[in-house]
Amino acid sequence: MERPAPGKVEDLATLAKLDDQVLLEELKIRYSNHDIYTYVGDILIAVNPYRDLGIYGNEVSGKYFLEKKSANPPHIFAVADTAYQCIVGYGGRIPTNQCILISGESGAGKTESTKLIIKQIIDLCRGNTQLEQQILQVNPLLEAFGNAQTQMNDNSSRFGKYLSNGASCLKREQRLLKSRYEDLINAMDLVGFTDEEQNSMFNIIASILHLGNVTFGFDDHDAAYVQDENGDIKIASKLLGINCEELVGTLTSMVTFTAGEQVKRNYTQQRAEDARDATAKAIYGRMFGWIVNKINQLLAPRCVNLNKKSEIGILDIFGFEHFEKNSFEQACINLANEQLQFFFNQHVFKLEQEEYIKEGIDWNEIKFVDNQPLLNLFLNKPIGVLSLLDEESHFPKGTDASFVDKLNTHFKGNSYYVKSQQTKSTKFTINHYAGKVTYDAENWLEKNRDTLPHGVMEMLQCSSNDLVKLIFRGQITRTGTLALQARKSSSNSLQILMEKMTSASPVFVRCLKPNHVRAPGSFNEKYIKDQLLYTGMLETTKIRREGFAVRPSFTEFVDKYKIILKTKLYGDSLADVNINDDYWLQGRKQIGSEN
Ligand SMILES: Nc1ncnc2c1ncn2[C@@H]1O[C@H](COP(=O)(O)OP(=O)(O)OP(=O)(O)O)[C@@H](O)[C@H]1O
Repeated sequence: MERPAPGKVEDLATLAKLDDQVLLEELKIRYSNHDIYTYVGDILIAVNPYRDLGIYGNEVSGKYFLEKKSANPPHIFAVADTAYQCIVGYGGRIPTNQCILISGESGAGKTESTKLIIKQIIDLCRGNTQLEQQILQVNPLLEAFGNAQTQMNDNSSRFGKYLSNGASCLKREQRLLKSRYEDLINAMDLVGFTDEEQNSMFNIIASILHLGNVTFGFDDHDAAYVQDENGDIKIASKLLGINCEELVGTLTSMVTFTAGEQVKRNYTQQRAEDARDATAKAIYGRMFGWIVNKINQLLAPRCVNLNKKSEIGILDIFGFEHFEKNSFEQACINLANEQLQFFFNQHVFKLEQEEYIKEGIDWNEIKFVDNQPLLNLFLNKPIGVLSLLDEESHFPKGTDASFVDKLNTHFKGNSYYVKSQQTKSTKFTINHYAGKVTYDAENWLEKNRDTLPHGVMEMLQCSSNDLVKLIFRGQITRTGTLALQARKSSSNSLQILMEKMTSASPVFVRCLKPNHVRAPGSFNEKYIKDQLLYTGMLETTKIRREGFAVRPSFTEFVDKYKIILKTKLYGDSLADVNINDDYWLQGRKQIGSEN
């Protein structure tokens, strides 16, 4: 058979020879002919045209209704059509659940593709009811709150979804923003957010913007104070439904109890700025989580037999990112993309080849770059980038530089890791599947800890704004960790105390690897009580004496690991046991430990 002319092959898997060069040449020619879609077997490659090609109208959509894949040119609608046919068992197929995985670097067009797939599936279902209209409105709603402008994409997803510039820019795009705002209101109305909820959401957004304008000065003792020429802090506190003085106090100082006495420690200017930013971030993050949950609640089917539920999953996550300066966020995003790539490799290459071997089929080995070693580099325990970051974040003397030192030592010779040429640099380079990315670990420890400033949670839980109260309700009232190591000999008393404390409802126990524990020692009930007393926890803590549930794995944790315990201590509010490493060390000095 003659090879079709270049650019005319719709499924590149049918070519006798397919390597990177052939693939790229074919895609380039097709793209110049405005053919942005190309198949490679079951995979659809889409090249972002960044302009309206007029290929998504009703007429085109109708061509991809219950058709054979080969009947029409490659198209995103065909992917939706195939998934639809498979899930309903069209043409005598056995109905099977479907999953559509969309991957590509930031700005590649994943979110637009997701929206087109959803639209086509709804059209295939002849969806015309309110629910379908609501589903279509979910995207503009989530994008309004969950997307942001980045260097690579004006409307970049900052979150993943799986179905279950400032003033000058504002002026330039005022009309567009006005119409987007109207779309958002429309979407919120349609999905079912009440006027009251919408008001509260806008109050929260406004409070965050005002909070961002708050600046700090510092006095002769380096203590931060709020400079509030424009009254932003007053407006922010009013919108958040909290007392202004309390907000000022929480952003500029920390009050703790030491041996029953109240001690106030003033923040430095830098720390106050960090407290402001962390507070704004927490409020926004929680509100976004609430929006997602609310949408799920509002759109959940009323009467579905869960056992018979059919599902088309569509995964759209933030794409691979490579900026001039890459930080912790880029590392997390790129790691998520590496995992998707791994999943893809597993399905397309590894499992397929294993199947051939099992069935004795003659085949030529397909070479592909297995990114497992890179995942190991990041995820291995105890020596992986993330574990080492966790370890350094919990180590009182840990710094971003000491973290990078450890990476340089542990990953010397690892072909996926490149140490910076500069001495004392916090930079390092990773060879990702999608290319080399140089990261700067500045602020990584702080970003990884992601702790809320002392007192913020309690303050927001008492807000008179119902939505603020709701999103902070039932959450941790005190942050920190309880660092413990127990020997078998003393684990009994410790276990009993812990079980009493967690009896009301254990939230979660996170265990870290054994070498986190620096000081060997044993603890008894009195020691723990003293620690709690020392940090002021016991004053507010009601320990239930009976009816606790035994955690089967608890002894194991206590015996082997340092544990971080988050526990429900009183009422409806959850509390972390507030002994962090600093406290722990100071506490040992003051109380006198058994070590
Ligand atoms: N099929 C398409 N036709 C025309 N323009 C498109 C198409 N797909 C994407 N675009 C354009 O590219 C921009 C970026 O696309 P999109 O937001 O879908 O990228 P993404 O891969 O989801 O990025 P991120 O990972 O940053 O969220 C869109 O705002 C749109 O302008």
